Amino acid sequence: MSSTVHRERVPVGLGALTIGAGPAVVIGGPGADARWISLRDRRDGLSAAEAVAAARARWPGPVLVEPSCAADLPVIAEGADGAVAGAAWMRDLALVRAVARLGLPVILRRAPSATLREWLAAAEDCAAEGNDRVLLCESGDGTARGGLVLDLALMRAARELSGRPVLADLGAHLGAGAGLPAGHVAGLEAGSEAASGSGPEAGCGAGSGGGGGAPAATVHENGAGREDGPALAAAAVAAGADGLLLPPGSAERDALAVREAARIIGAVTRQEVPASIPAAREAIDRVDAALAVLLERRAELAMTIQRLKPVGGFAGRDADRERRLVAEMARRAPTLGETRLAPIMNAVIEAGLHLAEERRPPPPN
Ligand SMILES: O=C(O)C(=O)C[C@]1(C(=O)O)C=C[C@@H](O)C=C1
Repeated sequence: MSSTVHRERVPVGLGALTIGAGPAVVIGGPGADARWISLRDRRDGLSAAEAVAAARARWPGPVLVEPSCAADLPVIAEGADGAVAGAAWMRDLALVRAVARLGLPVILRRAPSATLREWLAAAEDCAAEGNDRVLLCESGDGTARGGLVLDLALMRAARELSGRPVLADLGAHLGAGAGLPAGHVAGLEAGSEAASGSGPEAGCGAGSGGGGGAPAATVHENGAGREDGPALAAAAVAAGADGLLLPPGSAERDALAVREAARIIGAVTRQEVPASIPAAREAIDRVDAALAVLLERRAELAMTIQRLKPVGGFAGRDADRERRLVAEMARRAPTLGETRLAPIMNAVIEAGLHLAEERRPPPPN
């Protein structure tokens, strides 16, 4: 199979957004880089065209749309920047091909328990329709106790082998936002499709009332819940995710925490080669965000050690320890080297010592 050969990385454009080069993007939820809606979840009784138009009217950026059935495809071709092929669709290659023929970027969600080979073959089917703009979205496998678990190793392998951008669907690890009781999670339509055996044609038509549709609230029995979002986002980005898919109804607090985790871990793990001054500045901003987190943590540790040392603060300075610490850092930062690192670390260490002296509790009298 051609997809088993390691391919060149092929970023995919989505409106003005590029996925697969640069930082990991967030699709869905407040403050996202792109938004998506599912036509399988039209509880408001809007027609497909009205739902897409409403999504467009609310947001100027890229909009992706998940069809509820093949009849929705013309509306998507007309009004969306990309199509989301639901996990159940992946099993129906005729439908996958029909989505590909729209000519829009396609997010291909992995069906629960689908193998890497099946997933990549579905992407190749899109390519065979003349549409190579395919993003692979890891949506998780069902667990024996309910809920879904993301296979990040599989996601990473898919990225390596296909060269295509990969996304991680965090739907099962975030609250749905709008009004779901605690203990429920959203975005598990892949699991519910699989469980009910309902195919992608089920529930087609305006106002289908979300029968089997996303986001179907499901009790998450394995204990994972909304607090997992940032940890899973960080793990996914570290594993190579080019983007994160969040439920459209994510709470702002959850979306913010996920974005921050992706930003910090991405600054450390993703190689970037920005081609313009604004892009380079944005990349520097991300690295500075990670630096700030580490500097804050270091300052706290430096204050702790000053409290513990028999002679803390400037009076207890240890030049030998400082030299060794700089030499150790130079191993990881060879471009800067010891000569340039030394004054940087001197400033960092002195900031910690000043802080420690300012915050030193007054001596007992
Ligand atoms: O390791 C110590 O003894 C510290 O006090 C910590 C620390 C630092 O911030 O890394 C600060 C001052 C010393 O001169 C050396 C190192």
